[in-house]
Amino acid sequence: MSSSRHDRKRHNDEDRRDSHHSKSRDSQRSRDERPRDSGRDYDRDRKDYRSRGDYSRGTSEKYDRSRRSPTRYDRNERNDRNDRDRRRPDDRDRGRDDRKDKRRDRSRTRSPVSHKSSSKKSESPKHPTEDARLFDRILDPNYKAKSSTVLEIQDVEMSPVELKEETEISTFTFDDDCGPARPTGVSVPPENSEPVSDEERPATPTTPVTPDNIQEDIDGADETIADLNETISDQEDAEDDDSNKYDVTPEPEKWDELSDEEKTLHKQAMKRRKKQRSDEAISKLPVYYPGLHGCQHIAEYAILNVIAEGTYGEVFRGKNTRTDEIVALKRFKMEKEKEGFPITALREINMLLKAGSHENIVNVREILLGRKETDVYMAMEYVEHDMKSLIDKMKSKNQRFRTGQQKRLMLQLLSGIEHMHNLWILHRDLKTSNLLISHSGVLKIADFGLSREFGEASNIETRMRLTPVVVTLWYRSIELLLEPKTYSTPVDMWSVGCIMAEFILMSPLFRGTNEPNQVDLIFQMMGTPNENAWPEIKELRIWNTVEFPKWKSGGLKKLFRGERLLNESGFELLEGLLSMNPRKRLTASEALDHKWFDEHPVAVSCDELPTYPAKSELNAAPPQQQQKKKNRLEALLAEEDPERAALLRQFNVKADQVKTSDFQLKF
Ligand SMILES: Nc1ncnc2c1ncn2[C@@H]1O[C@H](COP(=O)(O)OP(=O)(O)OP(=O)(O)O)[C@@H](O)[C@H]1O
Repeated sequence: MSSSRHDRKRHNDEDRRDSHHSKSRDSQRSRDERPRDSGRDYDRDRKDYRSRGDYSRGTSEKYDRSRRSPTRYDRNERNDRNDRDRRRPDDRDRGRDDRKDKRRDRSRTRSPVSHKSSSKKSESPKHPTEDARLFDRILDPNYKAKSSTVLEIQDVEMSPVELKEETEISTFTFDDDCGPARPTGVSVPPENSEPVSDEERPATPTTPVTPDNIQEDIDGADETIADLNETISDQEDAEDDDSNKYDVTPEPEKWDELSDEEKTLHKQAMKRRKKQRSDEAISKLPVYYPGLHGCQHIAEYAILNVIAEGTYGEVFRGKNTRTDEIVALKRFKMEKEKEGFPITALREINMLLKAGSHENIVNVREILLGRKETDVYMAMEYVEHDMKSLIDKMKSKNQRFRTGQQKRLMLQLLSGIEHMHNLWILHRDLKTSNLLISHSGVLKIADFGLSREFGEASNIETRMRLTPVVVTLWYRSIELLLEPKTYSTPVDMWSVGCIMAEFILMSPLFRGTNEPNQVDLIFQMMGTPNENAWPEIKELRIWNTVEFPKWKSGGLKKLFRGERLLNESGFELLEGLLSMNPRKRLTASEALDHKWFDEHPVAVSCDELPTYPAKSELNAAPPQQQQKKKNRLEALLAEEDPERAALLRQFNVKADQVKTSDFQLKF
């Protein structure tokens, strides 16, 4: 097929699927996209392919039958990738300096992946009850109703990471694992400095001042003064050091004599000082320790708008009334829970608290309680876009990521995954809609609702309880589709391969309509695997009972090399991530070291990644307008009572949060 014909066909297919998929930002998200619904999907899917008369019908029916007649397992369980994880190619170009540093850092952290290499291979015991349970799941028409409970029970596992001692937790401070994060840019006092007594600590505005009575009638305020209003007492700031002339803001009458460049430099200096003052004021607020005082109330946040409604919760955009920080608030759905707090929510909170300190993983700020005891919210850092929406937006404008942009996205994704896997966390639901990206181009992995910790390979008993029904269908690895007894980090790496292909194609690589169809699509593209190249495939239930047609490999190469979408080394990386044999699949660390990242064009900086106005921010007031209004109010306040204005700034209380007529600070 010629490339243009190929393109057309591909795009037609994509469009059909896209129209089906376009409601994906909310609760109407395609059912095929939801691993959690797979019980229901599976029933529906079986109907679908029974009605089809093509080749895949034969395969699908066999596939289906195989699920009804599970064979018993008594082979070795060896899902660990011990030997391969240890090896590092000697001849690899070691890359740029910063990546070398990263490798050094990584080698200091003991990776569970390399850790696994010391584990002994063990014989797997027989598990008739496991099989029976799976058998029940397939045959029971009411399984969906019970599935969540069943899956949760299957999934319970002890953490391989030690918990902290209670005594350690009682002494935490800023930046401890369990303490609040120090605002950036605030200097840490030397260890031997005198502690600040309660009397010396500046008073905190206990009641957030509401913007009820904002004085609107201020249009006559002098614009020049308004532009300068942020500079009040800047002179005081600069008294100690007059070496830099931008440390002192000129008098209003001298302002007009300045050149445009000087004005810009002055404004930048003002901004810096303002940020510093704000950070200092926030750092002086009494620290709130959830461990000691319990969770805060949701009333501490003003809800700005709804961002999305997912399977397990609604997500809002909110503002912390103490610090003005904009956050995403995820409200966990508890309505259907009969057995207390949902385990998926507990897992998500637990995993994010563990892993969220990494730049490429969404960071949790705190857990909040709502009005009812069943209202539980998680406050996370707010990230403006998700990758799926960004890709859709770009696609609608006929745009693609440049190679340097693809590399930056992949480096960030792999770096977050490497961190997670080093902490023994499997994500199990990686897909573009669960990757967030900020206005400044920082990619963050989100939605840890299906994540869980995994154990060492030696602990086969525990690992066997992992449910195979995880990961959204299009991103689900081939071993998961063929029903393994146990699996590990390679399932996430397969999803990473699918995501890399999506960054290049601007649409998902394998768009199966059901599980058998997904397997068909993968085999057609990658070639049907054989037992020489992947000996352990014999241990997968579906492989043992279905006779798959023998597809030749080469489809992936034809698509990416034939169409020149990737160069040779880029294709090598993609192929390594999509290796059929999970033992041969690249780990996150190996992928990060791949030579593709060292070749020209190198990864662009984050701020060179594309951004669009986020849907989630659309009903926020335009920032410029807000800023002007605030400037005028601050100018008025400063004129009326400079002392109070200075205090206001110290406590980061914005002028538009106070009543200008009867403003009182509490001491
Ligand atoms: N920190 C955040 N900042 C901004 N938006 C976010 C954030 N976290 C989540 N969202 C938005 O909310 C949507 C749903 O969030 P999330 O995926 O965590 O919920 P879920 O109930 O697990 O959804 P799903 O149905 O995809 O499993 C995301 O696709 C994203 O658009």
